[in-house]
Amino acid sequence: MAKVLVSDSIDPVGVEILSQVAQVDVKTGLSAEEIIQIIPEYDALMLRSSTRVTKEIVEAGSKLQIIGRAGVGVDNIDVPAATRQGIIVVNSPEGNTIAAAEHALAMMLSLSRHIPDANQSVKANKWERNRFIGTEVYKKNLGVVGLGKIGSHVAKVARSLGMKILAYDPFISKERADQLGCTLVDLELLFAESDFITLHVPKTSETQHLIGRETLAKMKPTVRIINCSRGGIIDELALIEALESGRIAGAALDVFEQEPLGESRLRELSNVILTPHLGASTTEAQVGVAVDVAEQIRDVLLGLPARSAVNIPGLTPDVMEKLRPYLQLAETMGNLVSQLAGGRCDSLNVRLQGELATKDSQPLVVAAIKGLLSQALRERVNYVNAAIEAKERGIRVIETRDASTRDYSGSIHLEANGSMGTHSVTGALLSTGEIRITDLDEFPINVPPSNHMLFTLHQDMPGIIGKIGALLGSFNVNIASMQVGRKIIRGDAVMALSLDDPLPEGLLSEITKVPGIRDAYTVKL
Ligand SMILES: NC(=O)C1=CN([C@@H]2O[C@H](COP(=O)(O)OP(=O)(O)OC[C@H]3O[C@@H](n4cnc5c(N)ncnc54)[C@H](O)[C@@H]3O)[C@@H](O)[C@H]2O)C=CC1
Ligand SMILES: O=C(O)C(=O)COP(=O)(O)O
Repeated sequence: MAKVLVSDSIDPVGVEILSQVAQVDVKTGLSAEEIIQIIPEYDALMLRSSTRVTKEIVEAGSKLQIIGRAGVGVDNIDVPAATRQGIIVVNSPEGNTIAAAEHALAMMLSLSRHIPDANQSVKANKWERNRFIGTEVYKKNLGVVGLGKIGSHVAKVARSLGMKILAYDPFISKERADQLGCTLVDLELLFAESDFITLHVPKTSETQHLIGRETLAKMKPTVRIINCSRGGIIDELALIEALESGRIAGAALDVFEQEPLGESRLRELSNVILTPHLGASTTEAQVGVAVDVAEQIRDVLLGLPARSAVNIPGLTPDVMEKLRPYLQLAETMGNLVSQLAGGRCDSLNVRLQGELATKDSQPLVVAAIKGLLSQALRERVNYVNAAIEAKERGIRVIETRDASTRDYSGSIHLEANGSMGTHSVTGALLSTGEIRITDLDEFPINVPPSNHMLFTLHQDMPGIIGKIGALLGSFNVNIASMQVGRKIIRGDAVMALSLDDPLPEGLLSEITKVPGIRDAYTVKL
């Protein structure tokens, strides 16, 4: 019989479901070393946010087929390590949406009316009516950072409280924001105009310390910040300084850079409310996430696909085998075109060409969407949810098939319209299976994708390539390969460079100042 380790406390209904197919051991509070010791016995691991699934744990889990996160954020799991080892990672994308949103709203109202302190005061036999004068949220600006599932619900409810919602989410279309009654703004404006700011973004390298010394300095002195997303999105030290100096008015925190919260000056501040990561802790949400994830673990142990796998495509093994190299091609092209189009895409045209112009190649469209959304959703987007996520974000996906294109055995052409305009790419596979970008904005090129790339649209004229090379050199950026594509001599042209190093901040704007350069884009693949 299969064995499942449940390493954080979950609702008993989850254990019941797992027990249908496996021996279930609930062992909470284990150290990493203790988990490493016992994990080789287990076929599945189910957890919440307290267990940190490190690379070492994943690698020790030689029998593990699936890791189930009874919640949303998988930032406590080394997902790349699990993927490399072929372990499916699943979560419950919607099970605790309402709970987390309601907690953020409760935190906002508690903060504005001093409820925790007033409660303590009455319980200490005091009656301090003048000490606890609050602020209304009615007609105030609420800045919502991250307009996904939780952020959207917060926005909806806050609107009914009479608040005006300013939202920042580079991956949400204006139409979707309009539907929710939110004004999409850039972060600068959100920070400058908000009376309350609530964070609902995943923890990624982009969101790490999104709120820090510099950003806090741009906010109103009366602003109150609520964080029910992840610790580390706020630089805690900078926040403490801003609260101590009165630079901002207050904060309500459910999540911390280190959990459980250790020694911290946060505990001493009167303008702060703290809860111990309770966003998902409602009876309803805990039943929801436990059922959602336990069912998926049960299914995978029975050899069935998982519905919310964050890392493994939910394709049948034979389709997967046939399309595997092209899935990677479509995903890479989707990722590339989303970065050229600048996020917030409202349309994606997918043209499957040559041999790929068949019905069976439908998963390639999904793979292209997955690539397109990967900047926004990281490992949360998968083959199962990519199309739904695109629809919810107001992205129109148009598929065409053109069997007559015969330049490679099969190629994929993508065109996306986003905040930086309309851009297109074509990609194909060489007979060796290597990926080639064969066309950029209708200019023919032939370059392999690489980690750091620079593309320019420029006028074909003598000296321009040298100038770009010299400029990159002066910033110590090494060029691995370079290619120019043009249609006519001295007309418009594109340049595609693979770089060994990321482009330093500020260099892109220097490149666009070079005479003859019309536009320049950096891409990370
Ligand atoms: N305190 C708690 O107990 C809970 C915390 N959470 C946290 O809340 C987060 C959000 O959850 P959901 O709304 O369900 O996820 P979601 O994926 O539906 O929404 C996240 C949104 O953030 C946006 N986003 C990504 N990068 C961004 C960036 N750099 N700037 C602005 N927006 C960006 C995405 O486009 C997306 O719309 C989770 O990742 C998790 O970490 C979730 C549940 C409970
Ligand atoms: O679902 C999430 O992302 C959460 O943060 C909830 O965490 P928890 O399962 O309550 O430890």
